Amino acid sequence: MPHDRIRAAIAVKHAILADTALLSRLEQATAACVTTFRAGGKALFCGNGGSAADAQHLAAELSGRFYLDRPPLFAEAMHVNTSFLTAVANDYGYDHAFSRLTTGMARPGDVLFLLSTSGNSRNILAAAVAGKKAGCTLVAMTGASGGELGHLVDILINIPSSDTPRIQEGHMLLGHILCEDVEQRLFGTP
Ligand SMILES: O=C(CO)[C@@H](O)[C@H](O)[C@H](O)[C@H](O)COP(=O)(O)O
Ligand SMILES: [Zn+2]
Repeated sequence: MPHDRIRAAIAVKHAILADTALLSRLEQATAACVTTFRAGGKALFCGNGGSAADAQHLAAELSGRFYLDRPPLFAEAMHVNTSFLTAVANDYGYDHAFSRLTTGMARPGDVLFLLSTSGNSRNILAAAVAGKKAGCTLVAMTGASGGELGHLVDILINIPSSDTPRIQEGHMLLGHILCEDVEQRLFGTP
């Protein structure tokens, strides 16, 4: 029966709601995106597996639309070019897949979102290092511990759980809130 998983998911959402420090860091990430887009910058997203899907989903909320009929924003998920991904993984190793594209694409002031439930995936850690070198604001979306990634980033959105699917669900909840708030601040009626 699914009840235990549903109760666990609800418990994580309650813990997020009670975590005012976490919600204030989410607010900081939203503000960073608004500043970046106003300055003509972009938001880049990377993650592996389910987090790649989440990265792509959130980038599309910004580049396409969320609620409002408004101009597009420059946002992209970094795994979507499979020719790039397979060539770099084959020639240099998968650990380099996101860092190489970060070095190629990221400019000072861009926001780099790093999605990793463990916070320890090596290609995500390498992307963080490359993003810092490029002058990006680094936002990590992780599980409770933050992993190694938690020590490398400017803003840590760590979902209060150690269970991968529940963490990913938390990332999508807070990611959707961020996209809605960014859109409202940039294009909503004052
Ligand atoms: O979606 C899931 C599990 O819910 C998996 O595809 C999961 O994302 C993959 O195992 C990832 O490789 C895990 O990496 P990370 O979240 O620890 O960085
Ligand atoms: Zn998943």
